[in-house]
Amino acid sequence: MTIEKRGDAHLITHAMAKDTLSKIRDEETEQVGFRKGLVKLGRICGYEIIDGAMDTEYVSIDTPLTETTGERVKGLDDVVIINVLRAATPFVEGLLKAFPRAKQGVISAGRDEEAGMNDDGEFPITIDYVKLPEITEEDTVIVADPMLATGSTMCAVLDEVLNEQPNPENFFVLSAVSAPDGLLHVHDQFPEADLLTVSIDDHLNDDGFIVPGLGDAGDRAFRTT
Ligand SMILES: O=P(O)(O)OC[C@H]1O[C@H](OP(=O)(O)OP(=O)(O)O)[C@H](O)[C@@H]1O
Ligand SMILES: O=c1cc[nH]c(=O)[nH]1
Ligand SMILES: [Mg+2]
Repeated sequence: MTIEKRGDAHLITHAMAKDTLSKIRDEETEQVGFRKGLVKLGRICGYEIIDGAMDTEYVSIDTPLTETTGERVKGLDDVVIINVLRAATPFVEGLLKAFPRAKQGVISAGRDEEAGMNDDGEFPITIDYVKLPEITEEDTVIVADPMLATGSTMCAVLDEVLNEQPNPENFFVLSAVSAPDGLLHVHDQFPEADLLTVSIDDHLNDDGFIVPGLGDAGDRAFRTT
């Protein structure tokens, strides 16, 4: 397993996750390469979640030649993936390669970057659209957003996700790049969430961007400015 505890979070340290993240950090990686990198990263993270958090069971199989015993992952039908629009869309596409039968939720959330960060290091968040499946206690829930900066977006999203729904068995907040302040913020407000990330970067700049980071993930994936 290539998941390591780091403070209040867990790091996904798979070599291909690091390789892929390094590719998309590079400002020379253009839109298509950037989007493909997020898809690949989502797939790797999905397999790491399966390896680290899900059980397997022995099953009897008839191959074309003989009967044998195989091993299958349990609970793949009890997975919920929440896509935080918009930057999470390619990341979720990758997660769905690991969890093709997941129930899916969508939440559109955006930071008000004109308003800027307040003195507590938070952004005002606008939530425009919420469509969530029912969550049960047996579910493995993955709330995916490649960037966790101040954590303001994630806290607003988790308020929606957990609103009157039971706490699921496994509850992951999955990001590609996180800032230390954002992880602290989400952990303080939602200690029940397991914070999974590929990198904990250095700091946030005055505009609330992660440094070294990878820039604006939504703009790079969708070719907007
Ligand atoms: O932790 P925070 O400080 O809240 O920042 C992280 C959020 O910022 C980005 O979204 P953005 O608001 O740029 O929307 P977009 O995905 O549509 O670009 C990113 O995808 C996160 O959702
Ligand atoms: O560095 C950051 C911070 C928020 N959103 C991004 O896309 N990048
Ligand atoms: Mg953006």
